[in-house]
Amino acid sequence: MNIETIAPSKALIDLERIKKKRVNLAIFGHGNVGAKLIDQIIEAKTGIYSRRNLDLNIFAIANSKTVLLNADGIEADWQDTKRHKGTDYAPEEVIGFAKQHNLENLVLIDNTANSTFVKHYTSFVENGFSLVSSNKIGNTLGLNFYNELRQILKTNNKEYLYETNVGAGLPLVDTIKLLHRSGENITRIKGVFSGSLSYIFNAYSENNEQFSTVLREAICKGFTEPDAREDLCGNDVGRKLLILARELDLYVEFEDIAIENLIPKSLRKVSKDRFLESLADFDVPFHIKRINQKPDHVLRYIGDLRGDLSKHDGAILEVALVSVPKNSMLGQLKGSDSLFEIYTESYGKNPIVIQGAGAGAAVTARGVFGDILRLSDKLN
Ligand SMILES: NC(=O)C1=CN([C@@H]2O[C@H](COP(=O)(O)OP(=O)(O)OC[C@H]3O[C@@H](n4cnc5c(N)ncnc54)[C@H](OP(=O)(O)O)[C@@H]3O)[C@@H](O)[C@H]2O)C=CC1
Ligand SMILES: N[C@@H](CC=O)C(=O)O
Repeated sequence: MNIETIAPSKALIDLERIKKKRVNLAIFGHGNVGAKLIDQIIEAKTGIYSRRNLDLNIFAIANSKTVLLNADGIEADWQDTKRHKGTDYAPEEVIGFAKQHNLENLVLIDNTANSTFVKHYTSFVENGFSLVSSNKIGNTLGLNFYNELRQILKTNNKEYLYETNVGAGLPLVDTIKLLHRSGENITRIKGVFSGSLSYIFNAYSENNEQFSTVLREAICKGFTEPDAREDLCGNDVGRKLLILARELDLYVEFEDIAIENLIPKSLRKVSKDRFLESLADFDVPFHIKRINQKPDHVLRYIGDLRGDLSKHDGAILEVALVSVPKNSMLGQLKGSDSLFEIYTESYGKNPIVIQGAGAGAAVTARGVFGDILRLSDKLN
């Protein structure tokens, strides 16, 4: 474009735009976290545009059924527009659309909990996308997939950020990465890794309610996984432990984790609907666990990564329900707070402690937003 040949005011506007960096975002999943993220980005967009010279352009929003595409940017009325103008969805179409419109600085944001979708990561990366995900599955499949994805990212000079995979909006992954990369010897990571199970056991210990009542509350508040059985069977905490272990270059697979499953045996193989209708089946077994504790003790569901963490195959990963004194650090947790104790050689017996909301759509979306901004800083 020859700026001298167009009217001065238009030239000024175009020069303004040229100075900005446009980052094109494709958001997959608009449930609790995804919808909140889209709204947060749209709300903050104008401020970020003027303060940071950054133009965050959402060009695709998809759920499992339809996708809304607009190269010039999707706006605040996205829910209605998608309902009316959304088209049938397949991940390849988003890649094709980005190519057709010559979109650069592409970022895929995965706010699904889907295991099939993560298999598309590699083709997105090969087609110019960097990755941000709240979905943990991409980091917890087999080590082959984990290593292959990292190799493809490296070859294509792309990044993958996933701070919200552990501790939602809390700065866990980054802290562990930095400590490890700087040569600090991490010797143990222990704590309450699950925001939903923290909420459940905090409420269950404080109030004289049925287990099924607090479980239902945790589901309604959006603290659990889309399928709450993933939290209750321990898989979600297991995944978080695995993600941190792999950050420490430990060669561990999901099957290496010893997990205490909290779901009564009779409900482990039933359908999701049947499960949700039968939450009262948790009440008696958990009542027995609650009354069988020592005085002034409370239940907590913890993750523990320990062993000889200096050896690639030296780690022990464990997820278990424990009873702890009410006045201990774990015993004093409130709400949906997670708590992570990071033991290292330099910090000795006094661990680094990171504590705060470990689940919830707003804090998680804010964490994903942080990853998008961090990634945007690295793009041209
Ligand atoms: N809730 C929390 O506190 C935290 C959540 N996370 C992670 O965030 C992710 C999202 O959680 P949440 O928002 O609660 O889940 P929801 O169930 O509310 O939303 C999931 C979204 O993903 C969509 N989806 C499913 N499969 C696909 C697919 N193949 N392609 C595109 N979209 C798809 C769903 O669409 P449809 O409706 O059509 O099925 C839905 O829009 C999870 O991976 C979770 O582990 C991480 C940290 C904290
Ligand atoms: N279901 C998870 C949500 C965050 O990862 C939890 O309860 O912690």
